[in-house]
Amino acid sequence: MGSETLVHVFLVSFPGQGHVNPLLRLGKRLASKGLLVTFSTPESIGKQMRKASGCSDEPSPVGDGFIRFEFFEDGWDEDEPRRQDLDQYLPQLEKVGKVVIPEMIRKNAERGRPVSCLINNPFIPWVSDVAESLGLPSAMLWVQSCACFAAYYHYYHNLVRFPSEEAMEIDIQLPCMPLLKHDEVPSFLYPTTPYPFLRRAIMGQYGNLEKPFCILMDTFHALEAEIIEYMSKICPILTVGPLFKNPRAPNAVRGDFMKADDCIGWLDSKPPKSVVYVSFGSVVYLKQDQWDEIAYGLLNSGVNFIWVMKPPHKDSGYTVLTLPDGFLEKAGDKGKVVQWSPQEQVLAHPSVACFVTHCGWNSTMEALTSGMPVVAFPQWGDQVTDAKYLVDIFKVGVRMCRGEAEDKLITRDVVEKCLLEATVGPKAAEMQENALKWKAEAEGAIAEGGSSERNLQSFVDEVKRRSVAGGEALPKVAVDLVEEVGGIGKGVEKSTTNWKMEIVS
Ligand SMILES: O=c1ccn([C@@H]2O[C@H](COP(=O)(O)OP(=O)(O)O)[C@@H](O)[C@H]2O)c(=O)[nH]1
Ligand SMILES: O=C(O)c1ccc(O[C@@H]2O[C@H](CO)[C@@H](O)[C@H](O)[C@H]2O)cc1
Repeated sequence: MGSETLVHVFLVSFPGQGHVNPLLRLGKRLASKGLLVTFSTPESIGKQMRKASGCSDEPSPVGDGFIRFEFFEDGWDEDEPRRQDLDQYLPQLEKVGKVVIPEMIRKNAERGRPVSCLINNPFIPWVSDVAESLGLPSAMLWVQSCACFAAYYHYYHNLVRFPSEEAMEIDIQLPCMPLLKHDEVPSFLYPTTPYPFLRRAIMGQYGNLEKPFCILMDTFHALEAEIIEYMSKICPILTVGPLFKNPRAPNAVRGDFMKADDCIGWLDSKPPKSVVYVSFGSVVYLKQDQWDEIAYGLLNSGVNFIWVMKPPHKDSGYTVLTLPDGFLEKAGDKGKVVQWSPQEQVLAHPSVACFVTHCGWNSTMEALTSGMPVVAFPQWGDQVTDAKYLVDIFKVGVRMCRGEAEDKLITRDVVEKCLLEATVGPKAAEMQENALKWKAEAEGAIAEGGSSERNLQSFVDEVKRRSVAGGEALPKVAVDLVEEVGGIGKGVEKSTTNWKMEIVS
């Protein structure tokens, strides 16, 4: 079957690795179910994705469908340094995106690929406006935990007291969630956050939450059951995670911005569960003194390690980190330092014992789904909340720090102690057992008949239904949610995540 005849879904991503990955994974899952998927993000990132991952505008087959890439110019010169300043870049993306995305959608229709649904991730909430202005159905992929979604929701609607300048160190009790200490709330909500533009972007999405007919989430029911059920009574949520596993089509389409260094051969040479994997994701940069302490902690613990040391963007303002003198010689064959790793493969490798992570949600989901214990080293945003859950709720981790706001140097002794706690001894064995339990739950969620798989299928069915009903020319319709069993119920009163969506006139 040619890709022209398939229902076409258009994905628009914020240009960050932690946002591209889950949206692209969703795209592959949708394609594998027989849709044509176009993935779009600014050309500045598209250029890197083409080079590192071979992304192309030609449709690649994925399962029963296809995926293709179409990047857009953001209106700035190739070398514009202001792209590294989101305070300036987010408004620019919105200004340009609101013009170029409709144009791309029009051209696709002219070429026989009319778009039936737009999907975006947070930080670019204006995509919901674009969809509305075109009369197109849209969905939003929330790329963090449901717990963080709930925290932002309660903040936006002023339903609970959050830390403020007057009372910074208060505990926060959200419904169906554990008590959060002030520094376990997503840190963009602190009055003192150095990233107020990211709080604004996320709040923009909450201001637009009525527009998408569905909020897809990269989490799974068993992982966050209570809060998912609670928030599903308020918002049309469908949990579809873990997205990074695609049992139907484990295809090679990837969206890395940098080519991964090969470290699998090196891992193959190491004994089972003997290597610590250290990575702080794509945007967190630690200070040089902290880097040095981690370096000595790794050496002193005597563990084998792979350490990701990604180079900062030249306009980011971060200085290039260095390793202590003689570090690589002292580590010898016990250590490997890379610029970018094939993280999914590393986490699945039998030689890896634990993951020292900044607790970004993608890394969190990848660790849990791989049955990998963690050492939590969160810095900001959702990371501090994810760390709380990894350590105290999911019980797969030890905590090495509480976040950037604490401004505390974690010394080499603490690093060494945490590494040993997570790799040898009774605590390590217990965390490993718990991690394997989450791995099994995650696999169950995406297996045939699992909660995430059923939710994804009902989303695909709904997109197809809407496409038959008129696709891009669809008139404004009222949307209701109907529980799969039990007849029609108005509103979102049901506490199940197993929704079937239906258009009501
Ligand atoms: O060396 C690396 C470091 C990270 N990642 C991937 O980059 C993403 C990072 O997302 P996350 O939410 O963990 O953190 P962010 O980079 O957004 O802070 C994850 O999918 C990782 O698998 C990778 O492939 N190789
Ligand atoms: O490129 C940036 O400036 C950028 C990229 C990613 C950012 O947030 C990360 O997003 C993940 C998904 O929401 C999240 O889990 C992770 O903790 C964040 O680092 C922010 C800025």
